[in-house]
Amino acid sequence: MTNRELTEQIRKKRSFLCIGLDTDLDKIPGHLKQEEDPLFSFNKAIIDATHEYCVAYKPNIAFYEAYGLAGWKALEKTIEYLNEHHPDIFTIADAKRGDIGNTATRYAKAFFEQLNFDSVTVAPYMGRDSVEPFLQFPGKHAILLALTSNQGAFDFQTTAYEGKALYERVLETASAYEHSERLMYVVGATKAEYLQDIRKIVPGSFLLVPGVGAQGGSLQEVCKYGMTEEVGLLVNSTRAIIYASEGTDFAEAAAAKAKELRDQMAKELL
Ligand SMILES: O=C(O)c1cc(=O)[nH]c(=O)n1[C@@H]1O[C@H](COP(=O)(O)O)[C@@H](O)[C@H]1O
Repeated sequence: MTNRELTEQIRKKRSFLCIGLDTDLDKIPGHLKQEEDPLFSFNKAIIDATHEYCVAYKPNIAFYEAYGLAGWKALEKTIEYLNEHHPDIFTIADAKRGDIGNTATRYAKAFFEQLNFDSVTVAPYMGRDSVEPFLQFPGKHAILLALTSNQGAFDFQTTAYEGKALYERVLETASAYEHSERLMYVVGATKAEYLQDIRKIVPGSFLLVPGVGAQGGSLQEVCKYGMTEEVGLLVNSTRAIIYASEGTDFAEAAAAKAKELRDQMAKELL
């Protein structure tokens, strides 16, 4: 999916919501655990109930790898279900990969060819040759960690390096990579005040902004400092939506939460 197609979806749905699918057997409703594939049953119910309110889904791969082969199968079924029933929805494999070029190419093939995701999250620490293999696939995107939502972001990312914070250096350097038009960047919603300066470095790029909901980030602040004329934002919320209820009404409760956020987003798009 191209950036333009993504922006069209955002305008059409009046939403730039990304719903995380961090599916945890300890948190899903008890009655689903009797099912043959509880992880997929949960995801399918969440997708069926929420797809009209969002433009992206982001399964975090850790939640599937944690269950071995059964988890990987559930991930495969989830991306197949999304691609078959909702081809207009942008899909993000949140895998935070990063390795030498030869290995990075295999990661890219795994997520873009084997699983057919639209994008994958990538850590920038190993530099150009670890990122560019993800940028060789037309219509696919690498979403590079720039300034993350967690407290540990202050350990390295905001530290000055040759007069600039490391996250600024990441944005500047990566903007010069081959096919950098296929790059998006992660900026945590909990650090919305940094967005004004970030927009000076990457004025037109899409930003994936996690941290609204359970981590306490403000949607309004993110929009105030980060939104562009083409919107340029995918705001993610996971636990606050998918675990809105532990009962048999979990999907309806998730839909209500997703709609609430979508309605707030629609106001920001006016
Ligand atoms: O890359 C990410 O998606 C990510 C980056 C970041 O800086 N912070 C962050 O929370 N995430 C992911 O976004 C999701 C946030 O989930 P909630 O806190 O439940 O909304 C998790 O899957 C995190 O791994």
